[in-house]
Amino acid sequence: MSAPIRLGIAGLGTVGIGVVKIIQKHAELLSARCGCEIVISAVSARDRRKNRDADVSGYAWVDDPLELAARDDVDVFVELIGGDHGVAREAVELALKTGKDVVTANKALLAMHGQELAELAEEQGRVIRFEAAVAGGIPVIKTMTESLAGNRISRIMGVMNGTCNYILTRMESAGLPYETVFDEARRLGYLEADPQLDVGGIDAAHKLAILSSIAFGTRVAFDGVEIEGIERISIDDIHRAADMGYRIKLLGVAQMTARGLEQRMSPCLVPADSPLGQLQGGTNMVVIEADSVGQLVLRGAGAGEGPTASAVMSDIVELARKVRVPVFGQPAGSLTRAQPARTAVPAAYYLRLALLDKPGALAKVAAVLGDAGISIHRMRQYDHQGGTAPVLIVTHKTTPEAIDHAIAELPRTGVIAAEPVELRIEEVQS
Ligand SMILES: NC(=O)C1=CN([C@@H]2O[C@H](COP(=O)(O)OP(=O)(O)OC[C@H]3O[C@@H](n4cnc5c(N)ncnc54)[C@H](OP(=O)(O)O)[C@@H]3O)[C@@H](O)[C@H]2O)C=CC1
Ligand SMILES: N[C@@H](CCO)C(=O)O
Repeated sequence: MSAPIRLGIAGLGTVGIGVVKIIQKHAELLSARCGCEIVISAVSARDRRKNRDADVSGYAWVDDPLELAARDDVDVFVELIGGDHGVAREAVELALKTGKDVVTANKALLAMHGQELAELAEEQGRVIRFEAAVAGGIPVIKTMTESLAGNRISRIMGVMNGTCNYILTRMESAGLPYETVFDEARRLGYLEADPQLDVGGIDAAHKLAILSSIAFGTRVAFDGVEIEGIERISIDDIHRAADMGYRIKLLGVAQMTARGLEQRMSPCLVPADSPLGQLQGGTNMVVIEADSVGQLVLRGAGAGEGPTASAVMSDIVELARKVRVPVFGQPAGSLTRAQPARTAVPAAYYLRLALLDKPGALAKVAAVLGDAGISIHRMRQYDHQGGTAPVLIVTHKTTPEAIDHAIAELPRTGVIAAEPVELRIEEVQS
């Protein structure tokens, strides 16, 4: 057996306590697999007196995560506090500067400061591992950095926020409005401390930006992600999408094109019978398309104590085995700056309009679409609701630019009673 690998764990919440439990439960198994013991030297959290779901009394307690990061009896600093600034960032930087490797589940930190941190880690001869940061228990980071190292990746897409998927599937299965299910998700403890990170698509966009960097050898470019959340999705949209054989998912897509790096995270319609359409509750799915392997589909729990701690442990075991992978799969200095590009790939679109009940209203809408070069594939008018006529249109494939132009022109018709909802219909072969 080699010398033990000594951990300092900062953050004893859902994920931190999950990690402590695995280390306590599987001590022998882990030693056998790593060829060394994994020991916890010290832990840190805000409130020492808090009742925790695991016994941490056998570890040194440190109030200040910075003190923990600098300790001599720590080889690996495990950051499970969260947040892209403040103590989490400072402690990670200090840990690297004082010669520790870092394991973290903090997608916000990596999406916002991944490049600087990767450069700092390399300067110090250290590594940062973050399997848990994207899609919880799904081993997508190792799949991309290690298993697919011999491939050129062309596209990544997926459902990467369990809370949004829970809200959307629950709205459909229970027939409940967005606001009711949002409150339910809050009561169940699913939402991030700032719920906007989840429902605004930001958390999922952080994850997509991290995956793009690994896939395309580019610096993490969170600013380049086109982001739209799920707040404006109504139960009507969900029912009407279902009528036409679709489900609505908060879908992330990233691909490198001749114009630059397209990254978008937005609610899309996907075929209800596709694996993405079938995804229920908090489950995540990541689809990777690459030249040699073809298409890979990874599916599993995207959050929660066990799955997330499982991913954190995989990083700790990797370091204990002395496997050292560059932070984003290649040296930080070789990552290029991607030119951000707006999505231009044509797609069919779903449009939900509330029209004033006037003669010629539909004709005016059809004329705007026609003038924008958009052809209508399917159209349905539903029963009048308080003097307006709900109309649903599915277009033939068209460009995002044409749709934006048409949406901007529609108010000029004088027949639009409410802001139109437009959703892309994503072709998914998986
Ligand atoms: N929960 C999940 O399913 C997933 C979480 N993640 C990521 O994992 C990380 C941790 O998440 P999670 O466990 O859910 O978060 P929690 O809110 O459950 O836990 C956060 C922990 O950090 C401690 N903490 C907060 N501020 C400080 C501070 N200033 N000094 C010391 N300790 C502090 C808290 O202390 P105290 O307990 O005393 O309040 C708590 O123990 C985040 O980056 C999150 O995004 C990633 C994937 C899934
Ligand atoms: N808030 C995140 C947690 C896991 O990253 C989600 O719902 O997916």
